[in-house]
Amino acid sequence: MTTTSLTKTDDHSTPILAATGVTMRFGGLTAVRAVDLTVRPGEIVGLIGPNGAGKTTFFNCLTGLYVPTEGRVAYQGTVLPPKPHLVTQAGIARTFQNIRLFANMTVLENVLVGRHTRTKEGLASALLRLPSFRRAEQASKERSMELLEFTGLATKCDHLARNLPYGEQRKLEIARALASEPGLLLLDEPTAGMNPQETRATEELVLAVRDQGTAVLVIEHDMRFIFRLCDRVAVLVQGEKLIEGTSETVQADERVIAAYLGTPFEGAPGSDEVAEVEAAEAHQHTAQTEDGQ
Ligand SMILES: Nc1ncnc2c1ncn2[C@@H]1O[C@H](COP(=O)(O)OP(=O)(O)OP(=O)(O)O)[C@@H](O)[C@H]1O
Repeated sequence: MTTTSLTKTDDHSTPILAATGVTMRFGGLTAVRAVDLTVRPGEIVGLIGPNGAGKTTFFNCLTGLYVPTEGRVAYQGTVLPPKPHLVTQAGIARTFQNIRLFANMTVLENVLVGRHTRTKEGLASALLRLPSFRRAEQASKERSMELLEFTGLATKCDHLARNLPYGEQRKLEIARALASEPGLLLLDEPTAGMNPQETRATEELVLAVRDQGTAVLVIEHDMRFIFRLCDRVAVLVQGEKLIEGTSETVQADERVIAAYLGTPFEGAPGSDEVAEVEAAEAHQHTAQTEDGQ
């Protein structure tokens, strides 16, 4: 697979991820507007925001599922072409908001699938089962088993993915994402639907992922999870980055509190539009009242 379409940037500090001016429009709707975000090696960064703020759309721009209307995404100083397989090959892996496992494959097979970007053997050697293919296959299995040990799923390697409890299915997604040996892991709502123990276990797992050298960018609605875990948190509201800082800074910011409680504040993204709609509604109400008199 070719990487010749990757181009070097002039960035000397070389964060692991640098998104610059990322904008995504769907027709007349601007879901993400001029968002800058960096993740540095060894960091866990959180991305939060109310429903519909543009978090998943931003993830989709980072991973090449969407071609941003404007802006660029660089991984370790190299601008990524918006093609999912090239993004994975460069070193970014992700999980999805809704579980996307191969339900009728075993736990081990699911992780092996995740290794395909790191397997060099071609179709011919696979079909002919050449010695080089068998060696590569064995190495892949060993690495996949290591990842299942790491995520606590090794004893279930032969189980069908669909038979795992919910919390373990989410762990398996993380194991499969790690199988591509990413430098950056993107997690989209990893604790959605989990009970408190499962959430706690996920927290431990994310810390372990970071400790073994993979930076993490995580979207999550569970604020306790985010503020306990993250070195830095960015807040999206109506597609724009409202604030970015430590958990303490973000938690104390009155604009963040207002965004979550739905109370508009001066200068908030979209506040002009909200004011216009409210004025139009008030005008219509007045007109209707007058008509009724
Ligand atoms: N493919 C699409 N086509 C048109 N509009 C879209 C598309 N994907 C997302 N949107 C819109 O973009 C906005 C942002 O959606 P997005 O799913 O990114 O928000 P989110 O912050 O991830 O929300 P949630 O926390 O509910 O998952 C929403 O108004 C959504 O309806």
